[in-house]
Amino acid sequence: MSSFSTSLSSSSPFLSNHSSLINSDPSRRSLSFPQGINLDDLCVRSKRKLVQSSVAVGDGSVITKSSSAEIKTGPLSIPSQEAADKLVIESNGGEQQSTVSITVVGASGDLAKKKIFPALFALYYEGCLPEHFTIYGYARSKMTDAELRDMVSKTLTCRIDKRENCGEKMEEFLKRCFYHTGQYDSQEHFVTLDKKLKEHEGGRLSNRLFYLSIPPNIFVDAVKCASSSASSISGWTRVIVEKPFGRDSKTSAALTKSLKQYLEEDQIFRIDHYLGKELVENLSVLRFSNLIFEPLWSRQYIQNVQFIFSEDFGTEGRGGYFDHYGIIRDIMQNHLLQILALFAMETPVSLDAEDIRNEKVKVLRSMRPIQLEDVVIGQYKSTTKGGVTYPGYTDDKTVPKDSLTPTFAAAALFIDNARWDGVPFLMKAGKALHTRSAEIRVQFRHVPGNLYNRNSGGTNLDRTTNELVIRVQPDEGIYLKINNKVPGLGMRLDQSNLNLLYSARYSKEIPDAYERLLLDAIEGERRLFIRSDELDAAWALFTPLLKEIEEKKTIPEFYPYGSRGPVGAHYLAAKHNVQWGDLSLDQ
Ligand SMILES: NC(=O)C1=CN([C@@H]2O[C@H](COP(=O)(O)OP(=O)(O)OC[C@H]3O[C@@H](n4cnc5c(N)ncnc54)[C@H](OP(=O)(O)O)[C@@H]3O)[C@@H](O)[C@H]2O)C=CC1
Ligand SMILES: O=C1O[C@H](COP(=O)(O)O)[C@@H](O)[C@H](O)[C@H]1O
Repeated sequence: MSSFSTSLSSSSPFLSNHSSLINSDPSRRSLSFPQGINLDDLCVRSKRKLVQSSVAVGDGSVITKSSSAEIKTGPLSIPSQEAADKLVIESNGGEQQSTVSITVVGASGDLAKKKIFPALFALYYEGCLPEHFTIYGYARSKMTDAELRDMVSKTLTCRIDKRENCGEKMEEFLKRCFYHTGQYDSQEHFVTLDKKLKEHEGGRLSNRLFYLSIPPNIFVDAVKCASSSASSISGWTRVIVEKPFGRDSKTSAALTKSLKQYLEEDQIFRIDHYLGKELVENLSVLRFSNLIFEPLWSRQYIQNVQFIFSEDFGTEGRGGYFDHYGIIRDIMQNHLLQILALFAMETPVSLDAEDIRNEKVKVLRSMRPIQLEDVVIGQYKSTTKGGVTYPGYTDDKTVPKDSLTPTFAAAALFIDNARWDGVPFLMKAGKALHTRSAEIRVQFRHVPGNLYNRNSGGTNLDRTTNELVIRVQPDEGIYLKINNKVPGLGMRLDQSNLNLLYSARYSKEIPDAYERLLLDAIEGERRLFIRSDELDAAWALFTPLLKEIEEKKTIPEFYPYGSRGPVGAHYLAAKHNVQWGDLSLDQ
């Protein structure tokens, strides 16, 4: 049985924050949006909610969510009438104020410093955190509040477009950060944390978010203690769980089972930070809100799809973790597969989390078992370039000298459904390659009976087919390769790009994925988190392959640090009549 209180009482900290702010400030009340809000002061997310809410109520009153109402928070969604009916008009002081306490478990670690605290600060800067919030760092390391603040302050940055008052904002933010030293399996230490959280919550309705930024072997201990000794008794309690969610079907199922002893499924937010990346979030917008794409999105027009991840650095510092997992578990089974599912799903009934996740899981369950012959694995070796020696994977002291763990993998996958029958979905992921990037490439079929093939002036139009590239990072952008006439009196064609480069089009800096995901977790939006059946389906696909690779002790193809990876990846693509788009001369 779950000892966490369920998230039924999910009154939005967000709306109650801003609505209480609006109500308590007469000068704001007298302005008008619809009666009284200066939209520019508010987090973009709460603007949307306020707009939606006021549409729902229709009389311009400032409203907040009742304890049982669910506001649909998809980017294009408007609350259903049912949800709207559950919205309550807030009168002055009519509703108890709420607060959010965020506990970063494992606060002394790499991820907390690098991503979580900076994302929380960015949300604070943008006005996206509720008026009443507290952040607690929790870990075994001995630290005072001042030491935590000092540590955190070193990793906070201001966006280029948001320098105004940044120093002041940082000071304010740091004052809301505290630290509690404790063991992850100590009820007593979580009881003390609970007392401290209560002091900060000051009798308000308390909502609690725990971010498990710790190694997976201690997830369950921490959840057990937080559940029994530090869950909220008046509001919601949610737990963000970082990957890895197990190493295979069996261990993942065991982890889910253990977590569910203490949590309901809707309290578990399994994070896949690739789903929080701007261009991944945009994938559905691109496809479902542009008439020109959706009709082409099938085997009829698409020859193959490629999901490519590469890093230009090795496993430096994380070899101990990595050797137990390898690149297939680290990147393919989660990040790339999640993107594939989003890419290939049928049109969901709505943008609701459950509708989207239902469609994704159907894709995953329609996938053909992966054949070992359709997979290439590699491992980087040391190389010297320009007088600099780059280490090989097994040069890391935390990695066994005879490790066969792949640091590179390429695979051909297939979705056995009517839309995608026969279309190769190629994945490629590697560390210590020549570049850092993540992209989705859609290669379209040839133009049948192409008129211009006969006089294209040297361009082989059977090879230069249209290609849509969604560059997730770096230099976020979307471009479409088209065949075009070279200006002039003759008839010569070349391939050019219709190019949407985000930095040229949008002046706003792109938020980090962790910002979006943290905000979603606070708002109770589950669309970008992994449901347990999605996770089961993802493991069901990869577990037999991983088992076979490991049982057969498959030797990876060695590739030099900083290279383009194993040659085997080209043969794999060629076997399916495909060329990797990222390696063509004209990318
Ligand atoms: N770092 C990254 O870039 C990414 C990390 N992740 C995942 O996020 C989680 C956290 O990652 P990261 O911050 O790198 O992890 P760390 O290894 O830095 O661990 C976080 C904290 O957990 C505590 N800890 C570490 N090892 C143990 C142990 N064996 N027993 C008990 N406590 C331990 C330490 O705190 P203390 O000793 O003070 O208690 C440490 O500071 C992991 O699940 C990781 O897989 C996911 C994606 C990327
Ligand atoms: O989950 C992980 O992701 C990072 C890459 O994330 P990015 O946002 O920097 O692209 C990867 O380095 C790490 O090995 C993996 O665990």
